[in-house]
Amino acid sequence: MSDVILATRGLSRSFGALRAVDNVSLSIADGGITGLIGPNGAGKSTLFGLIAGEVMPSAGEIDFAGQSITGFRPDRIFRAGLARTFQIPRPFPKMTVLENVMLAPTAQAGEQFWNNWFRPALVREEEKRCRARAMEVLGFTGLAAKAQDLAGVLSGGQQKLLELARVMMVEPRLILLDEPAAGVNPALLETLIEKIVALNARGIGFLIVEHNMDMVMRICGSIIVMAQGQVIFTGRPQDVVREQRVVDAYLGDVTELAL
Ligand SMILES: Nc1ncnc2c1ncn2[C@@H]1O[C@H](COP(=O)(O)OP(=O)(O)OP(=O)(O)O)[C@@H](O)[C@H]1O
Repeated sequence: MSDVILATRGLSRSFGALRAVDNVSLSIADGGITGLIGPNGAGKSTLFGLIAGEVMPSAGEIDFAGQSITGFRPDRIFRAGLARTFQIPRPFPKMTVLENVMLAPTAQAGEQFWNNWFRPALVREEEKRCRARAMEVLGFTGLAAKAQDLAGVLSGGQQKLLELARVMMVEPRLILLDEPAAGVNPALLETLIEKIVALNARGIGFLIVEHNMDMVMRICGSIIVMAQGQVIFTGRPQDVVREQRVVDAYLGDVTELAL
């Protein structure tokens, strides 16, 4: 099973009596673009939170790149190459775009208190490397000209690109994108799709929660459908839109449009 990058087994999370994620077992192919769709409240964001280590599971296990990451802290999971973006981007608005990207938790010597005192040259060297990498990823996302602007003045779409730049700091193997198209104007959405496809061509995998079915149908090689905390169907885009359970639970009239 070397071609599976992420797997969950019996993953569950309850909030009181509500089973937000209910016994989810899934496998994500290495290097693919997988869509995760379903109605509001289906448990998609909670599943992302569980995988990224922000939400603790009530039960179940998560493997990433062949190792268990169950119970790992978010920064450790991020450093391992599994990064997520948020439905509503959360940049530090009073910091510059460049500073926001440099804050991504890469393995920096400067984070270790004693190094600041005893190995300042090493810390300076690491900061220089971090800055160079940040400028590189800002260049890739088309935000280099905005590096010194405050993150708070970016448009919704630019903030999504900033999120993408931030997660690229760790050279991720899998990126979880939470509603990348939401609040993004059509022109910038094309740029975002272009960047996702380009990163995927370099071997980076994506798991994407998205309500924009045009985008899902265009770029996803396979789709997982959730409803009421459970996975109700997994398949190729053309099979998913024809599946009656999926149409009933989510797609409704959208099916004909998507085809
Ligand atoms: N921290 C929490 N405390 C209590 N209930 C929660 C919490 N987080 C999520 N829920 C509930 O869990 C269920 C699943 O929510 P979740 O946000 O994961 O769904 P979703 O599929 O991402 O929905 P959307 O498409 O609207 O973003 C919802 O009923 C939600 O109200």
